[in-house]
Amino acid sequence: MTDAAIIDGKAFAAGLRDRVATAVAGLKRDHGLTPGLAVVLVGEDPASQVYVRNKGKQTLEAGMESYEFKLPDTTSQEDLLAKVHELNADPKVNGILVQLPLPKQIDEQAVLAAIDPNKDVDGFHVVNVGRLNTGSADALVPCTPLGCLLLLRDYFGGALSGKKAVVVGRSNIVGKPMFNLLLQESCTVTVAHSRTADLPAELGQADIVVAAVGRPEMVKGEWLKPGAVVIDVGINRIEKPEGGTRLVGDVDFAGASKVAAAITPVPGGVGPMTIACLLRNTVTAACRQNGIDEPSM
Ligand SMILES: Nc1nc2c(c(=O)[nH]1)N[C@@H](CN(C=O)c1ccc(C(=O)N[C@@H](CCC(=O)O)C(=O)O)cc1)CN2
Repeated sequence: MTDAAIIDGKAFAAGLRDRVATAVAGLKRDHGLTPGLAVVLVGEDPASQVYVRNKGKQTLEAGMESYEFKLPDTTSQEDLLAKVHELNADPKVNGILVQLPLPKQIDEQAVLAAIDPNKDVDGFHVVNVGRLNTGSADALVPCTPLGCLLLLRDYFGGALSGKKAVVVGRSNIVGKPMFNLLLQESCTVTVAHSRTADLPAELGQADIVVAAVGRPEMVKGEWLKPGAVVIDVGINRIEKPEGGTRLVGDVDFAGASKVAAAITPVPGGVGPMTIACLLRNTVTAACRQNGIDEPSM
């Protein structure tokens, strides 16, 4: 097998952001509606600061309104909930996102549960989890798994039905929604995790592998079915032998590239899709809140 094709998430995300910007221009022109996204950051985690800055910048570039709230690391749960309630009530705000992780004193589930489900552009509220699980068209879908799905649909030209997919990882943010999205595409889906008895045997059957375990280069090339399509959700910073650090995914990229038909790189694969899908979800939420047909994006 020759080296796998690279699924260029960075380029796909740029195209999606352009389509979102076109949709926003149409909403302004035809309905006088400018979607607004509020992002709340609690604390000073350096990676979260970068993600939040990029969210604000890309929101503005798409022609939407961006509202950014930076709260100190010592913020109480009560104060954060008050901010969420304020944003729920603000008609200018169509989408609300609280950046994760949150400081220890705050109950993440309580905060996510306080967000108006129709403004929950992260898709983490139990109402949206339930909507996705039951196949409701009203679901707001978590951004990272939605990004993975868009890349897969694009690669397969929409023909995902009947494919065998293995999702490695069972988190609420990626693994479980990914399972539901692939099932809705009529894939046969297995969710593997830390207690899976024989991961190589599971992966050896898979036409599609979505790796989201958070363990650097855990999935080995020799475990894959030749010709598999590999979506690597992991973003892990590791030490280089010569000093300094580099980013790697949850898949051993060099080994997997020799076996797979196509693979997403890290960086430049799934990561950029997360914010592009956040913008898409904000437009979707704004349209639904205003009874406007959702533009194709
Ligand atoms: N409320 C949320 N919190 C978090 C989410 C989320 O979807 N909602 N996801 C992650 C962080 N995240 C966005 O918030 C995010 C992660 C990675 C990227 C990205 O573009 N990664 C680049 C590499 C970046 C680097 O150099 O470090 C890539 O993979 O190419 C964007 C957004 C956790 N929190």
